[in-house]
Amino acid sequence: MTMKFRSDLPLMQGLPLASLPTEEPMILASGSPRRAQLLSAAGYEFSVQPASDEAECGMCSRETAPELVARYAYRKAADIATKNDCGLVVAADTVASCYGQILGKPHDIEHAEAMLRQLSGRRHDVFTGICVWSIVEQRCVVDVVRTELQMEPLSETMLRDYLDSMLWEGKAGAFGYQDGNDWLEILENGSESNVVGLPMERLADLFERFDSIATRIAADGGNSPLSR
Ligand SMILES: Cc1cn([C@H]2C[C@H](O)[C@@H](COP(=O)(O)OP(=O)(O)OP(=O)(O)O)O2)c(=O)[nH]c1=O
Repeated sequence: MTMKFRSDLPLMQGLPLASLPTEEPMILASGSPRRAQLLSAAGYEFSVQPASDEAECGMCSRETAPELVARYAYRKAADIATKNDCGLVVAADTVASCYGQILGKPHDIEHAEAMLRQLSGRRHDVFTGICVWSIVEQRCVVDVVRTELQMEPLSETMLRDYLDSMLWEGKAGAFGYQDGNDWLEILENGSESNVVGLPMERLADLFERFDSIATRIAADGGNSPLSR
């Protein structure tokens, strides 16, 4: 199986580009190559500073998928904000969710197999939390985008081929929508970029409305304020 996430993929075409809401240079607080590719394809200029692993910790049993991704996106942005004097920080977190169960990145191939068997033939959601944080203004906005998908029933051959390809590594729900499989369908005009890790339409919208919707960051840093 070949890696098909290239800049000429349809999902990388025609991505919206908005003006930055502050004069600060954009910092992508993520080590995800997908997020960097999406921002580059849209035409943004930015530097990359992945947040530390500790930003993604402390899973609360009563937390829903949208609450979790909002909190993690906020924590990733906060981590980078504390390490810089200036910058418009963009951070995100993505999970899949199936019948209330949250599926993050698989730990190993057995974990990936269990996730794919759970998703096989089912409707499920991908949620991405996004945080835009101005270090100079000490204001931020947090939002969550949901995209519904349908996975066709996977045969044993399809499952084994995909597991052997290792393309599931580092991807929430153990699948990559961008990997060129035809067994995943996005429903209701959902956002492809959201599934791949950064909802570009919503990011542009948040940039455009940042001035009116961004909230002041609490002195103690607070925790996951969903801005709308
Ligand atoms: C559902 C899905 C997720 N993904 C990816 C997007 C994210 O990179 C990853 C989810 O993990 P995240 O924890 O959101 O991000 P990350 O660990 O890759 O990077 P960082 O924490 O530094 O920001 O899954 C795909 O590439 N394709 C898909 O179809």
